[in-house]
Amino acid sequence: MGAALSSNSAEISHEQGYVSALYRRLDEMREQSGRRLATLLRQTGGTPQAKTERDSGVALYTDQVAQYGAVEAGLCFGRLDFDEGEAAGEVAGEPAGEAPSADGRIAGEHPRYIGRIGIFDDGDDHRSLLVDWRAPAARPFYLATAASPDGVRRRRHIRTRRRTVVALDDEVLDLEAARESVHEGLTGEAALLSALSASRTGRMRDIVETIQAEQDHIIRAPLDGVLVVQGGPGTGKTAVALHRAAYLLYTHRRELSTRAVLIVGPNETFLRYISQVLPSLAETGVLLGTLGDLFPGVIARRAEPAEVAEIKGRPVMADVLAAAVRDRQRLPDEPLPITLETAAQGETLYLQPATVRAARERARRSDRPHNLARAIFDTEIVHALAAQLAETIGTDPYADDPLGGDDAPGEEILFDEADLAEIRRELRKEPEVLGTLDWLWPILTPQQLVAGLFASDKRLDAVAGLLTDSERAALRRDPAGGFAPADVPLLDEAAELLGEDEASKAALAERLRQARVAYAEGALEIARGSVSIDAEDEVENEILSATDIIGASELAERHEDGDRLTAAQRAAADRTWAFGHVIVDEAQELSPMAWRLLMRRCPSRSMTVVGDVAQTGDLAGTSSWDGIFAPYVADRWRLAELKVNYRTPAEIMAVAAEVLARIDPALEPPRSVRQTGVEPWTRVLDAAQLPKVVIDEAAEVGDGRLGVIVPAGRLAELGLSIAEAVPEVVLGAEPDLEKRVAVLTVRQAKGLEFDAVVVVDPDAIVAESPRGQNDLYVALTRATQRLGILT
Ligand SMILES: Nc1ncnc2c1ncn2[C@@H]1O[C@H](COP(=O)(O)OP(=O)(O)OP(=O)(O)O)[C@@H](O)[C@H]1O
Repeated sequence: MGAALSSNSAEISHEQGYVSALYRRLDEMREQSGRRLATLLRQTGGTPQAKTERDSGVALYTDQVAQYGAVEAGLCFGRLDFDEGEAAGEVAGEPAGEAPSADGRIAGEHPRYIGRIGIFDDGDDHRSLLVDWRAPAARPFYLATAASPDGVRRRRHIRTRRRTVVALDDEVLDLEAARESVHEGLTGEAALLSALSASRTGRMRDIVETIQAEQDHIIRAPLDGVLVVQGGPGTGKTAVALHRAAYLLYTHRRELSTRAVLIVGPNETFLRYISQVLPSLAETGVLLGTLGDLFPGVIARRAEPAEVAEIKGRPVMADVLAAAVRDRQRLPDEPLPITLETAAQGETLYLQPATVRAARERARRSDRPHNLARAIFDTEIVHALAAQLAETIGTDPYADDPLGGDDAPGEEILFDEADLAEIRRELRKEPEVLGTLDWLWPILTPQQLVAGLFASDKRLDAVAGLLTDSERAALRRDPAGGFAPADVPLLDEAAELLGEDEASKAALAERLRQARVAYAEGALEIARGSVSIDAEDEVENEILSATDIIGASELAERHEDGDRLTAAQRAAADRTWAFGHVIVDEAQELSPMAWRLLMRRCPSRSMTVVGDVAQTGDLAGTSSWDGIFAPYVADRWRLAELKVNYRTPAEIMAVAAEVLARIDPALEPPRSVRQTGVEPWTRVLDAAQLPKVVIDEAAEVGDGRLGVIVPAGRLAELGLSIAEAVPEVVLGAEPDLEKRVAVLTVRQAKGLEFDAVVVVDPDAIVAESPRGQNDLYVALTRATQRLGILT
């Protein structure tokens, strides 16, 4: 395949004409949607049907305006020309774009333009001017090769800066040229290498312009089933996972827009790093979160030792929690006195241990979750107490006493069923009865169960058969300080054991209300932002006046039914939400308990799981995929492998490969796609010189980013010494990666990349964890250009 940079100015100006026409059309579309959104926002009242239609319209146009804004950069990036009479992959409703004439009108031959969204001619025939990269008609752009051209004669990458075409890279798909090519197998080599060599910004970019064939197959794999993508560092697993989300939402829109897609990433820093990729792919049906975010209402950020998190991740914790719930279902050693206030003032009843035991058995046998089984327990106890009371007040204690009172010789008072029912009703209002029931079978929130277990030696002793003394001691902690990410699967497990009662439903309703207000604020913000730079004043005024007259809470009230929230917004508030698809990044780090939670969120088992078992750092993580999925889908999961490293140049990968061999000699490092000619350097660490080394390395990458990766135990010490000497440095739990220099631990650097990386004290990194070699491997593979090691 021959690649050539076409600098032919006539060609560039020809493409400029087409691209400018596309931007004009995009402006029109954005203004039209903004205007319609403003009109709907101004309307009030009407029939319920009119209201529903209006709310759907608001959701639709809000999405559209956001989408049109997000595709501004690089709207059109490709063009396919076909052999005469052929147009591969063309589908009904998506005819090829046509070259514009000088006035921007479409005429002449039939090239197909590829871009970030689909754009159609406004005219009667609605011809396709731009094919969405996810459409079947765009596929040859990623897959056609000289050996299998699929009718494609020429593939052209169109490079733009803002709205200006700056360069064209052409590949002519003919076999002769392909034989001479150095990098056979790469698609759009020039555009790819240019993207890979570009300076990093601290934000991940989309790769729609240069998706490679092996990646395209994964992105477009069928929706159903579990797909595991195993790949070494830099093979594009994260990029592929995100583009797959965008592809699935486009292709299975109806199904997934009502159920949403969940993407789970390893930490907050990573989520910020990838958060811009999806909006620029213009997708809103996606919920991004870390494991710590997956229990609505809890923000789990507590730090805890890796060894403790590992214990919490073990499958036995499901049994531990079940035992902890049973432990809360109390059995008194002695009869419990209950003094009545209203039903029979001053009377004292005695609740026998045997009665409680029988009620507990009955409630447990119902197989209902704890909070829901309480009703059965209550009924049993109240029945027993009512019978006791009836007996007490129904039998005159002086009946046989010749000196008895006025009513002697008395008769037994007989209660019929209606009387007994009345007594039971009365008893249910008695404060001491209620207090006793609460003590015997307390209604619990998941938070109370989990925090209560770890806060008490006594409660932990109740699970002694399942955990050793030292494991229980490790779990013991003060409830102040909140929850840790490893507690979230436990909270979820606890919620299952406790069941969804009225209180959980009320909490959900409140979270949905808050989500509606946030959504309404977003819609108003988008309406304001929809005014294009070139919009006439009139349009601007129209939109702004609409956003002035309605506030977020008013708009939220209009949506009281909750229907207008996107599925992703509703899913964020609802623990029991079943997602249409779940994507897990850095999946090797998840514990068995975390997988239990994710499987609950995805009953359809439609999942994409990406990771690298050689990079596992968490003690609770996995070193093989088999064990994870067997309990859920047996062997019905598919494995795809990515073998090309797009990030790390060959010179750096050679150093990392030595560490990989120490992890497992059978593992093969991914093959680097490029060389830089810059060898990694190694020097002895002189702490006093560290700031200077950092300054020098940062200077080497100009506008790019430098990551300094240090042992966790030395983060504070080394970070401070660097921060004192280097401006624009960030360190801390959630570093702002847009700053030029970041000092990080391996854990924080996971999934990220920098133009240059300095790894400090590798021996200490290895020594810090039983998975220290894996950590070092991660640290060494974060650089796109330069690597330095201070030993
Ligand atoms: N087809 C592509 N075109 C352009 N850039 C690409 C392509 N594939 C991957 N990249 C780039 O390579 C880099 C590594 O990708 P990514 O972070 O997705 O890899 P990864 O497999 O998740 O790595 P790790 O396991 O180390 O976290 C990113 O900068 C990404 O944008």
